[in-house]
Amino acid sequence: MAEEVKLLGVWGSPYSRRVETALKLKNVEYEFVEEDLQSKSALLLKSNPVHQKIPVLLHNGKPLAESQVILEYIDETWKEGFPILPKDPYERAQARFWARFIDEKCLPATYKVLWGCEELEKAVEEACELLKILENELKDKKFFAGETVGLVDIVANFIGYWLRAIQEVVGVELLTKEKLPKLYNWSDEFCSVFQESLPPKDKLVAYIRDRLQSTNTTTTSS
Ligand SMILES: N[C@@H](CCC(=O)N[C@@H](CS)C(=O)NCC(=O)O)C(=O)O
Repeated sequence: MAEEVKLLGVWGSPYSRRVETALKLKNVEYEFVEEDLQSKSALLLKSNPVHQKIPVLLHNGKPLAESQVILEYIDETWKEGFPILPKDPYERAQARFWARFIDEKCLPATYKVLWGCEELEKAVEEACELLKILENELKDKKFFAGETVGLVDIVANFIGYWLRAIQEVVGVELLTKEKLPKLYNWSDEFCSVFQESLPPKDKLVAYIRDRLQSTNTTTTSS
């Protein structure tokens, strides 16, 4: 019986792009279903009743939620394909540690800077400090996983692609060659490897401009 792999996602979401990247690395064919987050589908609500968020992966009808959980599931299910997590248990635990560090620390600090906050200077400093810690983990490697990409590289996709596009639009400087040279170079490598599974830059920039404009309009009219 042919496998059915369906992804509920949003084109501009780094979280659903993580899942697409992993499926592509494993050469798994899938159907992408674009969700409207303003009017979530019954399938999304039924498949992820706890968080009601994308991405949701449906494998032969069975739903999975939370991008990092999905990435591990993909790695374990399509074992023969490109390895996403290291084989060695210690290295695997380390990869999970850094992936969690990105979601729990780096992204909230970065979002705070990009989507506006009162003490911007302090927020930029805090986000840079966290990104510096992440940068140190790169050591002299090309990717977080070594010569090829792995879990941490996929999870860091927002930092590798979205961050540079958004900071330009918003007019703040977080990830620059001067401040974080290794992370900046990594983001170049990241973009060249993952080009196919990243949203088009023009479309992304237009979307961010719209989003900023509507946030500003809501703030000034309230
Ligand atoms: N921790 C989740 C985060 C997913 C997430 O934040 N998804 C957003 C879109 S980028 C969402 O579905 N938001 C809808 C909502 O919050 O109602 C993951 O890693 O999958």
